[in-house]
Amino acid sequence: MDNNNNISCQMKVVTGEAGYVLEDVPHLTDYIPDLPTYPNPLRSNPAYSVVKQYFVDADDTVPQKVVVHKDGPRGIHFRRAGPRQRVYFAPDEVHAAIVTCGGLCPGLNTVIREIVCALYHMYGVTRVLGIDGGYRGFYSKNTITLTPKFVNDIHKRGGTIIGTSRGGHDKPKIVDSIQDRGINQVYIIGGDGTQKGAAVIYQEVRRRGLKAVVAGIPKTIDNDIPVIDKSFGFDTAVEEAQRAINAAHVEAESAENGIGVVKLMGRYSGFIAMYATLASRDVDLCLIPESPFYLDGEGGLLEYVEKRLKDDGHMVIVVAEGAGQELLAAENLKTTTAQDASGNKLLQDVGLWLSDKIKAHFAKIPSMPITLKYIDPTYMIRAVPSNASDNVYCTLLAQSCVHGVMAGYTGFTSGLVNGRQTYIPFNRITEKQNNVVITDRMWARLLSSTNQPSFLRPKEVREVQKQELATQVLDGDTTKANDI
Ligand SMILES: Nc1ncnc2c1ncn2[C@@H]1O[C@H](COP(=O)(O)OP(=O)(O)OP(=O)(O)O)[C@@H](O)[C@H]1O
Ligand SMILES: O=P(O)(O)OC[C@H]1O[C@](O)(CO)[C@@H](O)[C@@H]1O
Ligand SMILES: [Mg+2]
Repeated sequence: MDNNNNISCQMKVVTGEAGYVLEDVPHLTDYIPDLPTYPNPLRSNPAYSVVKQYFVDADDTVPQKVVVHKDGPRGIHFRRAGPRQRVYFAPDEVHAAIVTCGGLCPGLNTVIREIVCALYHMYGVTRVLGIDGGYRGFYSKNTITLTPKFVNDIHKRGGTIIGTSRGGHDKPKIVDSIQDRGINQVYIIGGDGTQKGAAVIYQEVRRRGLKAVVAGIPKTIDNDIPVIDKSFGFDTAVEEAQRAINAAHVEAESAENGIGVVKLMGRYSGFIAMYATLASRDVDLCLIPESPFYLDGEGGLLEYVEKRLKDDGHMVIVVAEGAGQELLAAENLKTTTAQDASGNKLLQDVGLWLSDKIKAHFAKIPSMPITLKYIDPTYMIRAVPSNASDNVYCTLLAQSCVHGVMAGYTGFTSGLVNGRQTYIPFNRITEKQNNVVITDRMWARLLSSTNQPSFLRPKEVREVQKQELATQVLDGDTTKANDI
């Protein structure tokens, strides 16, 4: 047994010919040798036994980048998810626990449902606990018994039936609880913060030498988790945002110089605002945290609004909640240091601020009276149940995660990479945040769809490109994830 935390933090990297790199995930046998294995019960499951090649080949891996150059290296790969021929848990030995942490996201209940059902119906497991109310629930609350009957209808509801919270990540207390209750499979559903917490739990479980697997499922409507194609619930949130944008458009179109302002979630990443704008086609201006803007003077936001009203008589603005925070801070002559229980910065209301600025500007132009409606649907886009495609996505994520756990893999997040389910080491998921890259084609598509200015001066463009290049060199990455 290795009780050395340093060893457990190291990445398992396998290299091959032509620059092939596998960033592998840990396995229980890395620190507990000679564990017994069992034939996968799916072999005799009538639904799966007829499927040819149902079991994943041990050597199957998925490339992180599918766009490659003729002479370029093969690059980074992740282990392909799916059921293995042999498993490391007998069904009656398993005591599983599921926890949801961080903000709500459409699809949480579907993931919970599908983990429970996969454990019961595919692997014959009958002991599954829900941890009540996020990480702190491990040590401060009662658990909830989860059975297929109990979770049968939950995918039709928004939220999470086992509750969630921010803060409360107390490593020793959480791992004591896992150990004392005899939990040997921990399924942790949450965003970037949650996955960092999961990595810490995995390291401690390993340090104590426990036969307990720790696996993550990435969740966040912000889509700010790196490596994966997108996070579940994101599509549903974008779809729900359309309702607010439509309302803003109707209001704006029906008034003289009507302006509809919609604020959408996205603390550090503007993906929801960007995709909601691209989907709608009614939006004339989209503001995101990654793209700085300014209000006054030539080429500024107010000049653009004036032009749009003169040309079209109305306009719709979508603003991500994290956009322009530096402008608000400069104006209030203070940077707010307020944080939520998890340490995330609390933001000032950019939607209200922007609306006030626009109103104040046009108050000085009597020939252009405006009607501005500010719509703030914040929690509405994440409190809804997941749509059909997110439901399928959640099912695949949950089942893939269960297969990996039963096969003895640990310290991993289950995620979709280039359309394939994979197991990604925690380090990869937690090392950075996924942001909209404003020098990529997706942002260019948005600019050409809204016809808005980029608000970047040539010097700033060069600066952004330089930063982007530095990140790519660090990543060893020559093609970019969101440059579709
Ligand atoms: N660096 C960290 N180490 C250990 N635990 C952490 C860390 N960061 C966050 N956590 C814990 O993870 C949980 C969720 O974190 P957070 O509130 O940041 O949400 P999240 O998982 O990022 O999801 P989202 O941002 O989508 O709401 C909290 O209980 C928090 O205490
Ligand atoms: O008010 P809460 O629940 O802390 O969450 C707000 C935040 O959670 C998210 O929905 C997900 O991180 C963000 O978009 C938003 O800033
Ligand atoms: Mg987060």
